[in-house]
Amino acid sequence: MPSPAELIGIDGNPLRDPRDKRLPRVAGPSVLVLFGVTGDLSRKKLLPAIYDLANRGLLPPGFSLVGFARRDWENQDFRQVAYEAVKQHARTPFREEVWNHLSEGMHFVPGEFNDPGAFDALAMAVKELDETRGTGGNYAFYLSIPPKFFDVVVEQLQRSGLAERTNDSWRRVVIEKPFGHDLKSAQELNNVVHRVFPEESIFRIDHYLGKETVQNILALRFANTMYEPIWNRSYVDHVQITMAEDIGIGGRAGYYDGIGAARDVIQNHLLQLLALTAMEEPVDFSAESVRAEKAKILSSVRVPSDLSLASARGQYAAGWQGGVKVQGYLDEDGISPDSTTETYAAIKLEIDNRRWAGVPWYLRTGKRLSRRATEVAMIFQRAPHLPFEATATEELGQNALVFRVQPDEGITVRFGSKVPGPSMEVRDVNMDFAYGESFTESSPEAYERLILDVLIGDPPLFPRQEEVELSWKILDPIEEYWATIGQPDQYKSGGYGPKSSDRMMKRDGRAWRRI
Ligand SMILES: NC(=O)C1=CN([C@@H]2O[C@H](COP(=O)(O)OP(=O)(O)OC[C@H]3O[C@@H](n4cnc5c(N)ncnc54)[C@H](OP(=O)(O)O)[C@@H]3O)[C@@H](O)[C@H]2O)C=CC1
Ligand SMILES: O=C1O[C@H](COP(=O)(O)O)[C@@H](O)[C@H](O)[C@H]1O
Repeated sequence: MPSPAELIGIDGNPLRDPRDKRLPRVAGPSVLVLFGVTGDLSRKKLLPAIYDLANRGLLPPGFSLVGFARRDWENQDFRQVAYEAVKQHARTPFREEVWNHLSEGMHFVPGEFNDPGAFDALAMAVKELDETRGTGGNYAFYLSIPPKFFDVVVEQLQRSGLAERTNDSWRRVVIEKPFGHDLKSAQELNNVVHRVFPEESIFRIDHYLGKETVQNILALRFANTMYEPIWNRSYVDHVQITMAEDIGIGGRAGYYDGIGAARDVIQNHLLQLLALTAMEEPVDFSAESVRAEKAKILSSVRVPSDLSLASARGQYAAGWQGGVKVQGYLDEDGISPDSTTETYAAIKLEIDNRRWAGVPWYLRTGKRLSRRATEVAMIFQRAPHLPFEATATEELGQNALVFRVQPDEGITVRFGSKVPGPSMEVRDVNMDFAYGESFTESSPEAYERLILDVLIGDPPLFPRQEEVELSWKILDPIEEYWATIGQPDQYKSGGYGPKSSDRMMKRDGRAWRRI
């Protein structure tokens, strides 16, 4: 028999045996306070994800959502905006009864982050929910706000007493990315957050870790035997990690300008993808073990000394996207005409350990590229000898194993195959695994998974501070170098990125995969 302490495992519910994996993971009584509820992320992702969780029966009956932003809104206005967001962006079908139940627990507190009075009002609102909806004093504070306010809001939570937990309740804080602007500011922010919340209550979010296909990197590597023997410098020629977007910055000029592509997604999403692909097998799937292996890899990453050869950056110019003429970055609303912020970044990294020594890892990301595609591609070395006539293998590329993170989720293996016919001609073919063909369950959105993990208190999919700092240590010298070269190279919207990025690959005798 498990001990009583073991039984209070999942969701703090003593009636559930944590060993019974067949039971769905369901959140316990709680309030989610969403700061920045009127913002882009909340509207497109967070509110729909909360609805999807409710629709899947993963939220408790008294679950309450409190929105906080500067609008002069009543609860009804908030519910209406949330309704539209859900209708437009939710993954699961709209069900009136689910929505009605969820929206009864939705409240809005208007306020400015610098106003202590607004946080006092918030404290009163959540206490009232404890009384009226049985939320048990369990609060998760989600900071979906401009990063410059992370510390301000955390300090307000302390001052207002909202961060203070009692013995039988919990308080958690979710901090969006980027966590800091560089190593120093990330450490300063961490000090502020740590003065208020203990480490186990801090959830630094990187939504890529909530994606099914990203978690599948670990499943493919560690649940199978056939890949491990070739997962190293003896077989892998190089690795390409691509996050291409077809969208521009939209209405996010205030956030994006001065941050740029590398801070926006390389420091977090792309380096996390690198860590998951390169790391050693963790002892188990606990937060501690997974995070420790990722940190080990990130601390082995080496930035090449000559960044003029090993990096490229670009800024989108006007062009055509999906048949529509679009303007360049410098003409976007809210962008200064002489901004040097990059909307495309590519870097080459190396990993100094026995498994990966000498294997280059190329990372690239960009906005307004020809299409949306995120993938991790392991490109294997060429066969040491081909016993065919040279003409038979003219079209043969290198073997590749590609994790298609999005939008067409799956895994592709590319290899050479004989072309049917009388001669021995060998050509590349693809063998595909597609989620839709193999599973009946559809993939939850990343934020569904991560919000549920926060409410349950399950941290493995959240990077810890060490990973955040190690990632900044990788990026800081690159940003410093880029600061000395001024204007990024222009590239046409709807294209493949700046020529300098292709030249970076060409110098190494390689080419980017077509997106
Ligand atoms: N948008 C995206 O695709 C992604 C965003 N993120 C991260 O999520 C966070 C939010 O991004 P996003 O939604 O795009 O940002 P937005 O600029 O769209 O939203 C910011 C929110 O913060 C509120 N806000 C701003 N200043 C104040 C203030 N002084 N007092 C009170 N409320 C304020 C705004 O409310 P109002 O103006 O109504 O008062 C708004 O609700 C950022 O950290 C970003 O890096 C992460 C991944 C993707
Ligand atoms: O974190 C961010 O991610 C989005 C892209 O997210 P995805 O899940 O659609 O790949 C990106 O547009 C945004 O600039 C960035 O902040």
